[in-house]
Amino acid sequence: MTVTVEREKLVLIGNGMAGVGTIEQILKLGGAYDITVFGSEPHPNYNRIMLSYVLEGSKTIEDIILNDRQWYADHHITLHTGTTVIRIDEASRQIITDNGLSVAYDKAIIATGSNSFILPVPGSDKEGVVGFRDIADCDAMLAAAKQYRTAAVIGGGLLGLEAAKGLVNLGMDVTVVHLLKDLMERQLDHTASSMLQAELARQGVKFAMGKQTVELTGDERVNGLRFSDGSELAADFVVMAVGIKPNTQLARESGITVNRGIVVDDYLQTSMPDVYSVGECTEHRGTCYGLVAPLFEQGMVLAKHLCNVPTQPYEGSVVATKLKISGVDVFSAGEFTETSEHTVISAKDEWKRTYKKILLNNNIIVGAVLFGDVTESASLQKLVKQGAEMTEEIYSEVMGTGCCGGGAKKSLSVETMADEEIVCGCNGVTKKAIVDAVTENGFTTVDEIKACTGATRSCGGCKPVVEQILQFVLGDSFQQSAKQGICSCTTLSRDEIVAEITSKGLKTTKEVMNVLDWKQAEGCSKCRPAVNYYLGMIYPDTHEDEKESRFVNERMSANIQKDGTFTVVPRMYGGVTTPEDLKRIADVSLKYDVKVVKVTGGQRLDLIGIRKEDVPKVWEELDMPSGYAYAKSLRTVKTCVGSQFCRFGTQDSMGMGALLERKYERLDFPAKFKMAVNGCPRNCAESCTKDIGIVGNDGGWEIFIGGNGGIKPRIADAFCKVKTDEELIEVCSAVMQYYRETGNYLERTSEWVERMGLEQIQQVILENDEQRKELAARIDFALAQVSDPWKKMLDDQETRTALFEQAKV
Ligand SMILES: Cc1cc2nc3c(=O)[nH]c(=O)nc-3n(C[C@H](O)[C@H](O)[C@H](O)COP(=O)(O)OP(=O)(O)OC[C@H]3O[C@@H](n4cnc5c(N)ncnc54)[C@H](O)[C@@H]3O)c2cc1C
Ligand SMILES: NC(=O)c1ccc[n+]([C@@H]2O[C@H](COP(=O)([O-])OP(=O)(O)OC[C@H]3O[C@@H](n4cnc5c(N)ncnc54)[C@H](O)[C@@H]3O)[C@@H](O)[C@H]2O)c1
Ligand code: SF4
Ligand code: FES
Repeated sequence: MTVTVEREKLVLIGNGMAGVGTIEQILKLGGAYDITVFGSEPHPNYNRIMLSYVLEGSKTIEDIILNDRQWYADHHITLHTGTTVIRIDEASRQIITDNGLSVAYDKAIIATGSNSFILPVPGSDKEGVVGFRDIADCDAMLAAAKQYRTAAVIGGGLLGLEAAKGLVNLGMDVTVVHLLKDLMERQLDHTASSMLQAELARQGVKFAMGKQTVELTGDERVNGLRFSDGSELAADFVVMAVGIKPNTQLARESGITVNRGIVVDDYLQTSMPDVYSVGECTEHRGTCYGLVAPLFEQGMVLAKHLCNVPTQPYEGSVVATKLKISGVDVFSAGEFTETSEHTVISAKDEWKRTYKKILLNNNIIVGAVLFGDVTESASLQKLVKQGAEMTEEIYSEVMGTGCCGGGAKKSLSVETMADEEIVCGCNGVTKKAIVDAVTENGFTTVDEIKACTGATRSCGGCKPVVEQILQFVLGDSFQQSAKQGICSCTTLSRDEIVAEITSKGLKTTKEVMNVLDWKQAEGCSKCRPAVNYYLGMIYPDTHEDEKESRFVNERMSANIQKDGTFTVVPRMYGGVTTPEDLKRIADVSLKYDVKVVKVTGGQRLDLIGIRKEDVPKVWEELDMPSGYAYAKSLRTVKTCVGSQFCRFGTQDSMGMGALLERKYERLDFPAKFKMAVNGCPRNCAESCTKDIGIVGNDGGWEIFIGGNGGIKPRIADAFCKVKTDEELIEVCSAVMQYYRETGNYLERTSEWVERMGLEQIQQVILENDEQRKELAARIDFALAQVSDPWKKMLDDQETRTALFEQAKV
């Protein structure tokens, strides 16, 4: 005898993150339902959050699909995409759709989300005006960026700023039009807002602040905006990001109680029996949420309720936000505007461009704002959510004042987290689920945890905590399973980083670290200068050098000595000077009490022992180019006397040395770079220990590469012989650029030649004329962008004062 058990019919209306998240929970709990899902969009469930990354170019639509059609089939779920439900008929218990379907339900969930709020101003229905809500909007933005130049994004909230940065990345000229004086005024205080605006401006976003749009101008297509103060802004594409409106039409038309959203009780029950609501369309205790974490919390309660699993009621959520713009770290949780009731803890670092503020009410942590460094975001979010009391221990942890870290860390560490504590707010994943994935399934990487539990698959904000849990459970084997990267902040190699920067169009170190999932948001002293170098090498014309990422000598364009004084080394091209220059050096040395004037191994003069505050004045009065003695770039070109005076000389080594030094000075290399030019094979200027050594020979030149006289001496390899000065310069250019493009940061040519192999370098440069010329052209382009740092510094009173008259280094 066959017994068929009639399963209850559950219908989900709205195929978005909140609704499908609830279904996933029901499946996990073993809920016995026949499930049908209706969605207006033609796609299966996708990660709406990630649309910002699709626009930014770091993800594709395929990457953001959360549940493909096979998933629905595998779970026996009937899916109707491109189908809008128009009514729930309570009397007949039928769900009615716009294409004439009528499906019976025992239980129904409304998860219809929100719609973009479109400003009701004349012209808002013109062609070229979109919201930013779904894949269709995202496609429209990607298409517009190919065809049009100028865009306006109305609204300086989370969505508007993410849209604006995405459009800038697509090459558009973008202005954010914001109603108020502060961006993200719903999440940030004035200080964080202004730091955010400055950072985004640095990244190419323009702003029109305090502007109320009263009309969108143009004929059929929009061509601009008119503001209430009479001013106008040209724009051939407009994105409205001024907030969202809960999508309540279906509920309203079905007779369900609706306020701003669909009103529910603490078990997500609407006013209609057996009809529930989760997600952005829902209003719970007067609040409609617009972030995923609360929606998943609602979904968890509803899933348990529908599966008859005992559950606490849903009592509302504490929200935290993180702006998803590569290289712009902003976090906000709970309260952020101080009143007389708050105790405020804050720290602002203008040099590092970071800001941290924590608000206490009766010593309870009620809110936090972070800018620039969001390392503590997960801890602070947890503390705000728990309503934790501030203690010395927590203070030293979150404000980074603990002397030895260990003790303070414990209070917030994953060790002390309860099993049921949610680690990934976006996907409702608990600590226990992650620990089980490691201990029961043997998973060891974040990617495996993501595939198994869903943690980290949405905003990614929980990744550091997931990693901490992996580390906690796996101990040393976590480290072992991790691939070695350029430093402990990443598992990516130099080549992988350079490839990612190029393919994803990443522009700043922060952006690189953010998009490439650095373990430490701020990086470390190893990777920051390296990434800054790679960015400058890849984008010689547009990369804005990040001084803060450089080592101290490079930051200050001066060499600090062990007694705190500085040295000044002016250029002497090819080791040649003049009586006039020598006289000026002598005068300045006397005036500023220079302790020692040293003739260096690179044939120039080193003025040692200059007081910090005198350094700019010394440069000003010397009026000579900087010798870059502090930089990873061309230091000196040592020369012998050569054919101008030496009776053995066959080539003008002094002339060629000076020419080469002038040509290649100031450009960044992976490491310092030294050259020598000799007039004949007697080699008085010691070419064999230089990165490039040149020897006059047989009426032409012989070139040697990869020599080093330092800690690990290496005799340079004979590279090739050339006949003319032009050929010499072309080969030198190509070698240098090839080294710049393939060298690891801090790798001298002696190591580079060993690693790459001499033959490989010869093959690239000598056997392929076109390739050699292209390399030479690329270094010429890069050289055209450089300028003397001291010339700039002397004209920039603010930097000069900050670096030499006030700042600690
Ligand atoms: C670009 C962007 C970036 C974001 N970034 C973040 C972030 O970083 N962090 C964060 O927490 N949140 C973020 N959000 C917000 C987050 O995506 C939403 O809170 C979440 O997706 C809402 O889920 P939902 O299921 O309630 O609604 P939705 O995702 O809107 O899903 C509702 C679905 O129901 C469908 N539907 C509507 N009416 C009907 C009907 N009558 N019949 C059938 N189907 C219907 C809709 O077409 C839609 O597909 C972002 C939003 C956007 C647009
Ligand atoms: N990273 C994230 O967490 C993230 C990213 C994108 C979107 N979202 C969510 O998506 C939803 C929509 O985002 P949003 O930024 O549109 O909503 P929002 O309500 O957070 O911000 C809208 C902004 O537009 C401004 N504004 C309102 N009227 C305006 C006008 N006439 N002219 C100029 N500015 C005006 C407001 O002052 C406000 O700052 C929100 O729920 C948000 O939380 C979150
Ligand atoms: S290398 Fe030759 S040309 Fe140069 S100084 Fe020595 S002997 Fe003279
Ligand atoms: S908290 Fe957003 S993905 Fe985990």
